[in-house]
Amino acid sequence: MKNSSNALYSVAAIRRIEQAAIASLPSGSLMQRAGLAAAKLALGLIPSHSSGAKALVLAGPGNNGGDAFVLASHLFQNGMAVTVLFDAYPEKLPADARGAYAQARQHAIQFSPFSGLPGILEKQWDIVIDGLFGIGLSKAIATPYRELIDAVNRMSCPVLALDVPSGLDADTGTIAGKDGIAIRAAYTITFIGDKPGLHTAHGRDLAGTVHVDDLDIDARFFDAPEIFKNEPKLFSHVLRRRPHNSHKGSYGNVAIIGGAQGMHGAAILSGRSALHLGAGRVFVGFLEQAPAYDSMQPELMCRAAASMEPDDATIVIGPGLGTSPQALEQLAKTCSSSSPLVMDADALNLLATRSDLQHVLAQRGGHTILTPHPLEAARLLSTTAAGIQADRLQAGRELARRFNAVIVLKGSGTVIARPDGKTAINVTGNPALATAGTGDVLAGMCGALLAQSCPAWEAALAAVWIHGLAADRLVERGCGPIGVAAGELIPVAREVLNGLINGMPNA
Ligand SMILES: NC(=O)C1=CN([C@@H]2O[C@H](COP(=O)(O)OP(=O)(O)OC[C@H]3O[C@@H](n4cnc5c(N)ncnc54)[C@H](OP(=O)(O)O)[C@@H]3O)[C@@H](O)[C@H]2O)[C@@H](O)CC1
Ligand SMILES: [K+]
Repeated sequence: MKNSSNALYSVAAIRRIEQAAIASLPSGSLMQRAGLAAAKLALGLIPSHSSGAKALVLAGPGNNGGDAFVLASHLFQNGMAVTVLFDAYPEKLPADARGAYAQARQHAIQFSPFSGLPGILEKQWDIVIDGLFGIGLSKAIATPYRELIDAVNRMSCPVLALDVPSGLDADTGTIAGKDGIAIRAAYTITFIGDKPGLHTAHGRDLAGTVHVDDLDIDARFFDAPEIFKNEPKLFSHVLRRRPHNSHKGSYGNVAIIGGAQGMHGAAILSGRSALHLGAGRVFVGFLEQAPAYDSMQPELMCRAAASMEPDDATIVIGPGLGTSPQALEQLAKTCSSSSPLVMDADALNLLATRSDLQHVLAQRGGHTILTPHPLEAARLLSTTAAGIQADRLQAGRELARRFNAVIVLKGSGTVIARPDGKTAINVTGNPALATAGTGDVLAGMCGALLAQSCPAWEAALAAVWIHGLAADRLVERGCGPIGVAAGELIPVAREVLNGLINGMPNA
């Protein structure tokens, strides 16, 4: 299973693989491999290493510290001046780490307790290696590690984290414990398999660029993964080149339902997004005072929501919907339709208040995608946004199971979950998306792909990935992350989708 390069493993799964592999290998082998792989990466990050570059290595009291000792020996043997900050009892180290410590002690590596930190901070370092805590982190980081991490996070040189940035929960991407702290790394080399917490919640900000080294563990020890990084290989099989002999009816109808007074823009954005992601026809249903047409996008057919027939189209309900009695009426009609459905924004807020509609939704046969942000998810699960963020994967899975739908839990490292527990974390996108309207654009994209016959899981994966990559392209072009308007994503998303399809081999 390790060939699934986009697989992500929970800490429990990594422990199972580690234990099985350790039993089949001479003692200390995995730690030696981890330390060597990390040293190679570190040496590559410092072009000047041959001329006496300086490395500061932080070593903790467990096997993460063991990796750090092995790495320290290799960096020293490659001509670097190495200082190890270590403030635990060597005799209390686990066996492999104790062996690695003894090995490092045989070299002219300087060892310092944490009391030496003030002098250390005065020096210039080419790289800092974080080997304090890995997947054995069990509580919030406190004194004296807290002060050390705080000081390291203020340093300007790059930090390479071993396995996980210390303080980060590898399963959830949260900072462990109340008032905890974590290393902010520029790079992380993670061992055995990639981990979800490096890619969601605080993970993307704290882990930096993630390198995965499987430590050459035999594939038979790897479980079948249930969590994946979202990549085109998860969804590209449902994207199709368009045959010449096709027409607008071949690509489906999308009906956006929203646009209460003062919020017409949200529905328009969703409609434009659905149009440019390839829906054959797009209707925009307004709760109040439907405009005659969208002068900037006259291809959209603007209607009164009450006059629309939900069974003729893929429905996107929620953008600018509000929570009025008319909005609720539309939601009820939609839940009992059999159309493919995307539910966003106020549709989710209303749904949270109506257990009868929740039941209907869970029973419906059509493809359903719900796209909550953390607060909407919290309302649906009767908790708080902080409660959702504490374990985004778990929250996504719980929603998927409860509503029998594909869930897109938005935020840094958007989680896409389906009722059988299969989960993906999106790795495209950036803070340019933290602006009003980007959710409306995403909902429209999901609708367009559903209308073009993509199943809900693949439609959600593709929409989220394309949406994020459009934001990344805007940043590459110098148009963001500050000040990107949601509507700017739409033409770039169209470019990304066409690029994906044009790049596919001919069938
Ligand atoms: N086994 C192997 O062969 C391989 C292991 N590998 C490496 O080992 C890492 C896992 O090692 P690990 O299990 O020893 O856990 P690790 O992350 O070092 O921390 C445990 C120590 O920290 C302590 N501690 C925890 N939290 C704390 C806190 N907040 N504040 C203070 N102390 C805290 C904890 O104390 P305790 O909770 O027991 O009281 C214990 O002493 C893994 O991430 C990878 O890098 C790779 O080399 C592959 C081969
Ligand atoms: K670490």
